Amino acid sequence: MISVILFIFSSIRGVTNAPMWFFHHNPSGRILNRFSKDMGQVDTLLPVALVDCLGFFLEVIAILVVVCLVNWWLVLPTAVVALLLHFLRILFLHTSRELKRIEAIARSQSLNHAAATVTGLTTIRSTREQQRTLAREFDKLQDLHSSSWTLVLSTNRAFGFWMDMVCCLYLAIVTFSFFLFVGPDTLGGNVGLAITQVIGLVGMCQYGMRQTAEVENQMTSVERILEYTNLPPEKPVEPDMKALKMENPNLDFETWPSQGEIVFDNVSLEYERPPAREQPQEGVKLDEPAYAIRGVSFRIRPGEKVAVVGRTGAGKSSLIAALFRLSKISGSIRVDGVSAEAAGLRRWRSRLCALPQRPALFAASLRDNLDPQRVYSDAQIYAALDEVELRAWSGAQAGGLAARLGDGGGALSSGQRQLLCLARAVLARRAVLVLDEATANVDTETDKHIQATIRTKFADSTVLTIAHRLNTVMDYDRVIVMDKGRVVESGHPFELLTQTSQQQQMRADAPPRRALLGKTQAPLAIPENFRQDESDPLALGRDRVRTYSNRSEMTDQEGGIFKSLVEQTGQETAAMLYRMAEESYNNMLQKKQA
Ligand SMILES: Nc1ncnc2c1ncn2[C@@H]1O[C@H](COP(=O)(O)OP(=O)(O)OP(=O)(O)O)[C@@H](O)[C@H]1O
Repeated sequence: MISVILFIFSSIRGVTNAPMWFFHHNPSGRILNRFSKDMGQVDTLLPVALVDCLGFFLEVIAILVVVCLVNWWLVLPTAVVALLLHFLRILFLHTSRELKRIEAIARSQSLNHAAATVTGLTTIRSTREQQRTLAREFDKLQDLHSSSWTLVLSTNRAFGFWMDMVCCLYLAIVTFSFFLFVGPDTLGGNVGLAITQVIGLVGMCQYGMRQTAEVENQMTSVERILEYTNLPPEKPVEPDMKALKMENPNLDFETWPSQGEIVFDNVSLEYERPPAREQPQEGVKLDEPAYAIRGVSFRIRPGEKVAVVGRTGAGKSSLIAALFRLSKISGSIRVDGVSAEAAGLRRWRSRLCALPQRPALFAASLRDNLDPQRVYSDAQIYAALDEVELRAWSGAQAGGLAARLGDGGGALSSGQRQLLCLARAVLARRAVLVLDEATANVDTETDKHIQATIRTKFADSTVLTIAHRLNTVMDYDRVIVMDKGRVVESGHPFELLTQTSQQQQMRADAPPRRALLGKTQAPLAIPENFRQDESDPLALGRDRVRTYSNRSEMTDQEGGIFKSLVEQTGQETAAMLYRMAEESYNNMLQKKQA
């Protein structure tokens, strides 16, 4: 019992410490299957089958000894029958294993179909496809599963039938042997005993042999769980005090990171794949590692608000994955002078705060969702809810902080879920906040509210935002533009807005050290003949927007961000945002001069 508990415990630890590639390549259903079905079999069925097998073998040995004591000649047919049974068992095992595999595949296909149908029920009903395709498809999959299950049952029956036949043959041999080989001193009682024992053998042989096959089948469950206990863990989980002292001798690790300076130095990230089961043959060329980001270097100053923008697949999320060390990286990433290797992954990740695109909420109380480690008082939690304007909503919940949320947030709207996660971040108040398109699924009003909360509540924190709506980051301190895994532009939004794509390209080609050292950026390309009209603060923005809209041949020349801004927000808003970026830029220059 203790060894089973240890076995389960070590496989759970193996999964919780597994690197991210394991979760990318193993759907949750597969992992759950091992922890439910396989564990259940090892826990309940395997011990019973093992005890049955042991009992069966002991009884068979006892019966054979009795039979052979009565008539030694029976040793020969006994050996032949044992061999026959052994071959029958091997044949059955091969067939039943394959059939069970087919049955499991057919079962998961019909389960997947049912789950997908429930998920897309609204669309299915709206297109009236219930009967025509879905029901028919389900029937087909169900038929497939029923036929494979019937084959499993039939194979069991066939195995039982042939076992019985072989045992009956043995019974006949034993019975008739006494006509031929019985001496004058053989007792009738002994003959009767031998025959009744063999009759008993016929009854239990079928069950016993099936149990031995069952033990072998269930050993595959043991093997599957063992695989999880041997998963390579992420390293290093715990801090390395010696390395910490060397990296930053004056560091107070308890309050780290207090400033929030982030430095990427020549960082490349490769999404790992599961290790190949077989060694590659000699001469076979392995696939080149696919880098999602390559050679990225920049420095984010303490308290700086930085947005990362770029096309789909440009590597924005991978930048965050590199920061949180979710996959293998080369180069170095330091936060306040400390690397993840020295800080240990557990501490590293828990000290950086992230707000992902899909809010992570659990089927637990509101309090446990906001403060899973139970370190904050009710007053602090209410204050955080107040800051994200959810105080009134939480007050209306039955039970207040003890109110239970459904799985993934239950009946909450996307905006409310995101605000709850923001409240969690406000409570933790870390020096580094990372937002991975956190407001992608919320309406513009909630987006504005979240952005405003971030600006006020995280005014002193370093904020790294992956942005898809350019209007939300126009007053950020810096925008990093990514393309094909590289940083192609970096600068204040206003600088990027006022440059042509050629100028941006020139800057992108400049050595990355410039961005790393935070040196002054390239000069602005504000039209020379332009004179600011005091009565119309949006004039400069309007002028540029109008120029862009009237000249179709400009599309290749205009800066990427400027173009996207006009396309995303329309002329009037683009002009306003242009002006906002300009103001923020001037403020920044004034601050620098001061
Ligand atoms: N788990 C993964 N395994 C392997 N490759 C991945 C994985 N996640 C992303 N990639 C690849 O890395 C590259 C960059 O993806 P990434 O998600 O960082 O882009 P992105 O800029 O965030 O895109 P989006 O705006 O669509 O979210 C893509 O080519 C993608 O196919």
